[in-house]
Amino acid sequence: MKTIRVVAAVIRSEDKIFATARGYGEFKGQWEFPGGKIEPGETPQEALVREIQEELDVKTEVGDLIDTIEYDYSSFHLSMDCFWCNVTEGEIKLKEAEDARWLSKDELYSVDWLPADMELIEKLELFNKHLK
Ligand SMILES: Nc1nc2c([nH]c(=O)n2[C@H]2C[C@H](O)[C@@H](COP(=O)(O)OP(=O)(O)OP(=O)(O)O)O2)c(=O)[nH]1
Ligand SMILES: [Mg+2]
Repeated sequence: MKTIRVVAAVIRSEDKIFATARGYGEFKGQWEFPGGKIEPGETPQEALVREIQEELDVKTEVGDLIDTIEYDYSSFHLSMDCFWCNVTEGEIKLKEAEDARWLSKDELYSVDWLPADMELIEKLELFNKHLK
């Protein structure tokens, strides 16, 4: 099966994290962390800065790697590096997503996540120092 290498940003502001609903394609309407495919020659961090600029129109600072999620979809294997991120410049505008929410720890399960993200959500719950 082919592997798709993706980067995703868990953008934090105070005690909330930012989630978006996909605006197109096979998983339209399901929730994810903004990001996308790593292009040849890019580091994961470079890919993430580019993707967030494209999808949300803001500049970001990429922090620590939270986890790398490995997940088998029916037609590909997903390998997704998930990083903490902060917005450093600009106001978020949704260029591709159909919806977005800032979620508190208690709201983490209130949206319909893509299946690969469930493992990450469980991990995020453990980060009490970040999500009060
Ligand atoms: N960005 C992102 N993709 C995710 C998450 N969870 C998950 O299963 N995926 C899957 C959905 C897609 O099949 C793939 C990422 O593709 P993408 O559509 O974001 O890639 P991209 O931004 O480069 O967009 P495109 O140009 O390929 O349309 O990873 C997630 O939390 N964030
Ligand atoms: Mg994307």
